Amino acid sequence: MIDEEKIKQGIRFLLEGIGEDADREGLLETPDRIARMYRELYAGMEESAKDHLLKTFHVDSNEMVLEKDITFYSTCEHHLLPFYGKAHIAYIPDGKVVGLSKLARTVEVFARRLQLQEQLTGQIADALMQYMNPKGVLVMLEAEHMCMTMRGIKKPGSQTVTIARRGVFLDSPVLENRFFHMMER
Ligand SMILES: Nc1nc2c(ncn2[C@@H]2O[C@H](COP(=O)(O)OP(=O)(O)OP(=O)(O)O)[C@@H](O)[C@H]2O)c(=O)[nH]1
Ligand SMILES: [Zn+2]
Repeated sequence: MIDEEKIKQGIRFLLEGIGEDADREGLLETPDRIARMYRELYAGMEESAKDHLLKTFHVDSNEMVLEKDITFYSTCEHHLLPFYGKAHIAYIPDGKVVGLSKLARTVEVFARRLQLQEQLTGQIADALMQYMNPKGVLVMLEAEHMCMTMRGIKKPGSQTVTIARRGVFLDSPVLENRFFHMMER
């Protein structure tokens, strides 16, 4: 559970740690602001993908569904810096689909936590498999990590691409190719 009081105390320490005067006028409200901001950035800590994926609609056709270019913002668990980009989700239904917005909501549930990109990709795929029961899921994330751009190795523009395949996508190059073909359209 998000504890705003703890966050406020922590931010005060952090400000002192970098040599700031936490009581100067410009910083007085900063711990409070950050506590409120963290409630938003880490809202996924208090949510479950299940809440979004249990309501389904019956379909007769089990053709691939692709929702692409879902913008997401997450935070790298190593440096607490943002990584952000696009998520692309494809799945092969098994007689039922979810509302399109629920795919983006599932991304949000897991992105709004401290993450590794590979883990985030896998968690989205696993949740879709578990709660929607499709024949297969493919999740691809493309993101820029600020810990790679504004510090350390400093390589702005570098993109990290991760993929998680589940179900029929694991052993069907044909389906995987169709995904990449649909991505280009
Ligand atoms: N696999 C993976 N690595 C990540 C992710 N986000 C950040 N990293 C990497 O985590 C690593 C942490 O490496 P460390 O050597 O422990 O920390 P560091 O000294 O800050 O590393 P540098 O970034 O190389 O300066 C770095 O190589 C980051 O690029 C991610 O989502 N996935
Ligand atoms: Zn990092």
